Amino acid sequence: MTGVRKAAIIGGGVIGGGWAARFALNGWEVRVFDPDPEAERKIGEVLANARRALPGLGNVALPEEGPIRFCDSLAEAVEGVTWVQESVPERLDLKHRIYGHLMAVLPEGALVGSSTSGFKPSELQEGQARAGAIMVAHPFNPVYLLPLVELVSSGASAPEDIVRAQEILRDIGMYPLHIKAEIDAHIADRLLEAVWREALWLVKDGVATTEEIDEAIRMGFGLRWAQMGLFETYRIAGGEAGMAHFIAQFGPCLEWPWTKLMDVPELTDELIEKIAAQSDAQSGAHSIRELERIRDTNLVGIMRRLRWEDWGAGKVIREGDAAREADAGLVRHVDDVKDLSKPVLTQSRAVPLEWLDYNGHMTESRYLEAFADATDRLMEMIGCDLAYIEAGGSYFTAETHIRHLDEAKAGERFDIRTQVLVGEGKKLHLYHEMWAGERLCATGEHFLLHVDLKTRRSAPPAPELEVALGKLARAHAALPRPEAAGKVGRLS
Ligand SMILES: NC(=O)C1=CN([C@@H]2O[C@H](COP(=O)(O)OP(=O)(O)OC[C@H]3O[C@@H](n4cnc5c(N)ncnc54)[C@H](O)[C@@H]3O)[C@@H](O)[C@H]2O)C=CC1
Ligand SMILES: C[N+](C)(C)CC(=O)CC(=O)[O-]
Repeated sequence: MTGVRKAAIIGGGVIGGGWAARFALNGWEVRVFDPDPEAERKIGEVLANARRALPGLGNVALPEEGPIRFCDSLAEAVEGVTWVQESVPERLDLKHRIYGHLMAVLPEGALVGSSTSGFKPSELQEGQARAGAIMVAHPFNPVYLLPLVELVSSGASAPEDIVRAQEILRDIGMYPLHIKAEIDAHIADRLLEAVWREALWLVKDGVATTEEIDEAIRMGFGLRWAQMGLFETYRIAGGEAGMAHFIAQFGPCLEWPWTKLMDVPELTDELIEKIAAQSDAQSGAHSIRELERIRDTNLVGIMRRLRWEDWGAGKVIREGDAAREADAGLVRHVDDVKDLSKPVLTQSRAVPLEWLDYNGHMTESRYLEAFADATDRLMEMIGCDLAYIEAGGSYFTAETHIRHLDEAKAGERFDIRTQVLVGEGKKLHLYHEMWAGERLCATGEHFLLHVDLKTRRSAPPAPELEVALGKLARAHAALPRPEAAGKVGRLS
């Protein structure tokens, strides 16, 4: 994205704090306006959780974190920004009042996204100067991890502004789903409201506790929804005959009294106390921040698996990785390496949450994963890419020696630089160094053999691969041989 990367967050509560973290961790300069004297502390805590979870979500480092400044006035907060995210409480009169002040100081060309869960953009725009600048940008908690943002526009917004809004939201790793029809609660909250109503009835009627309802979701259909949604899941449930058969079988149930959807349980004090007491019994052993960390760890695990599969939310993470590669200094071919006289950058990323162990640092098996990814990148750089492998040539690793020299923590950025010790004929001998800033955390020495995938035996590489590898190997031959190369180290 080109242009100024500076955003104002108006209202820094649960959602505004998540937005502040997402913008800052994606390199944006952030200004926050919130009269709550506790806002800075609260955002600091959200930011700490976000720093632990977000940087390691993808496989390519995020840009350097942008600064967050807390401002005393709306005017100060929006000075020079291109995006304003309003996240004040869900009251139309309050949002209107804020827009009234905002429009007087909003920089030319800046856009305003509202986090509103339910108001339509034309309701937000009523009576506002520059109404078209206001759109709904409805996120999902935790805003710093979940990609969906429902971007709802009214006819008042210029098409080019809608495109610009999408570009900005993509720049911070989000998936802007543009909804052209204005309805109360957009798409997702309309669906969530249906489930929420049913759950309230189930508790009120004494059918189930809050915990039993959560088990009914997280042990079953919740897991399906995370990766296939509703329609794709039910298509499979129709068996080989697919969706039409599913509807033929379950369509009649729609006439049966399966749902209480149109009735709303009255939120009496008694019902609220019942729900709150059950929720305390279910989850009260953990603080909210602890629950957030448990949630984030689980989400990162699920989303990184989806990234591996290039599926659903994982596709968005992959696209973000691809967009950041060049800025992180990563290249895909040896011809694009600027300086061949140094070990080449083969990884630039952060420690994912799922890589931690009981000692609170990156676990040993993940060092092999990180170095294996570095080897894969180097193979790709010399032309051993997927097309080459499909054509029948590849490398097999024959020997590995890893040294663990320093700790790496959740969310911590690291780079791997790779030196080719031998790159000749069938032989590929690599030496990786993993650096977290100035600290050398680990080294990995790997010996690989080029193979013919049909015979599964070692064989010489294709000539063009040999040329690319030779270029790197000749340049690295001038580098000093790493002291630890070829040694057993502390065991000896
Ligand atoms: N909590 C949730 O799960 C979600 C909420 N939303 C939406 O996000 C918006 C904010 O909700 P939450 O963050 O949950 O509320 P919240 O109550 O946690 O935060 C609201 C913040 O706005 C601040 N505020 C109040 N008046 C202000 C003013 N005049 N100027 C600047 N700041 C002011 C408050 O001090 C508070 O920090 C709402 O529109 C809500 O519908 C959207 C997605 C999910
Ligand atoms: C409960 N809620 C309506 C505020 C929920 C949302 O708007 C989105 C979410 O994060 O679930």
